[in-house]
Amino acid sequence: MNTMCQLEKTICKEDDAAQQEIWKYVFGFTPMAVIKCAIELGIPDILENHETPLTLAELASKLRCSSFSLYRIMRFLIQYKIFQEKPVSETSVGYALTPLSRLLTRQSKHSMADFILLESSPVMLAPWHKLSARVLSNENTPFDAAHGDDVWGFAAANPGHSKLIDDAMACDARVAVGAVLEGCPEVFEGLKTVVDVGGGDGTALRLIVEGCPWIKGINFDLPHVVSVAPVSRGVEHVGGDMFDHVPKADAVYMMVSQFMQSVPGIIYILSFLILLFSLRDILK
Ligand SMILES: C[S@@+](CC[C@H](N)C(=O)[O-])C[C@H]1O[C@@H](n2cnc3c(N)ncnc32)[C@H](O)[C@@H]1O
Repeated sequence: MNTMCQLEKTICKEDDAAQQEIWKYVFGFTPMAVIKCAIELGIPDILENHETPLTLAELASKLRCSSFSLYRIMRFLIQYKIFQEKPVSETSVGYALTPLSRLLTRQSKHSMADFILLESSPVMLAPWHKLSARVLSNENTPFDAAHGDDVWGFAAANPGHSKLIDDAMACDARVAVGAVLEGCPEVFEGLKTVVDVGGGDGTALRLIVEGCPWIKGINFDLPHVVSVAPVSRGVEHVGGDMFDHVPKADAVYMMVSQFMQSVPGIIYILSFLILLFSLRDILK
């Protein structure tokens, strides 16, 4: 009897915990939505550009909005440690950045703001609504099912989305290339030319060439990407399809920040793989 009671109590406790836990999934989308909102409003930049923490009234005045809804946004983001409150006088507190929101300012070298804006865009969220259909049909990737084309085809036809992708990839390139140059600069020694395959807007090569000015960079990507890539000293933009050909160079640099397409659309992998190999050595 005693054992039965204990068992019932344990089940009750587990049910209570499940009742609480389920709300995480009911409102699981909110952190991304609210962080996106803060980036769009430019709150991290406003706080960054102000020497002291800003009170709610000051922030609302800078944004020309009412304090009412802004307060709710800020309260939520403080819970998530995106912002913090600091005393500005004996009676009032102001908002300040945290290490997390420093990654959301536009000026930051390591800003991830554009990556969040890409992944929270309606275009990138739509495929997630096709996930169950993908599991059942096994035909198209969810991206195809949502948009009738693959990511790169869609981007070619939608310059606004293509820019979102390029800007997001550049975020990652700034972090990764900095680490490569610092951690293993010797891999670039003796190379005269490097081709970045799928190099996006050329950010990775620009940084490599800045760090190793003896290198001539060839930024290779699809024509719609390189046609709008910014001119960069020491970097030549070449458009084409890597499955047809890749420009010749001493070394190939390939950096994959995420696989939106190649893993049959189900799994989102936020990882990067850096391959740097010398064609000279392979062809020897
Ligand atoms: C995930 S992004 C990686 C961008 C950049 N290397 C980075 O990691 O920040 C993949 C890049 O490959 C390009 N790409 C896709 N298919 C390609 C193809 N067939 N030939 C050349 N580039 C391609 C895309 O336009 C995009 O810029």
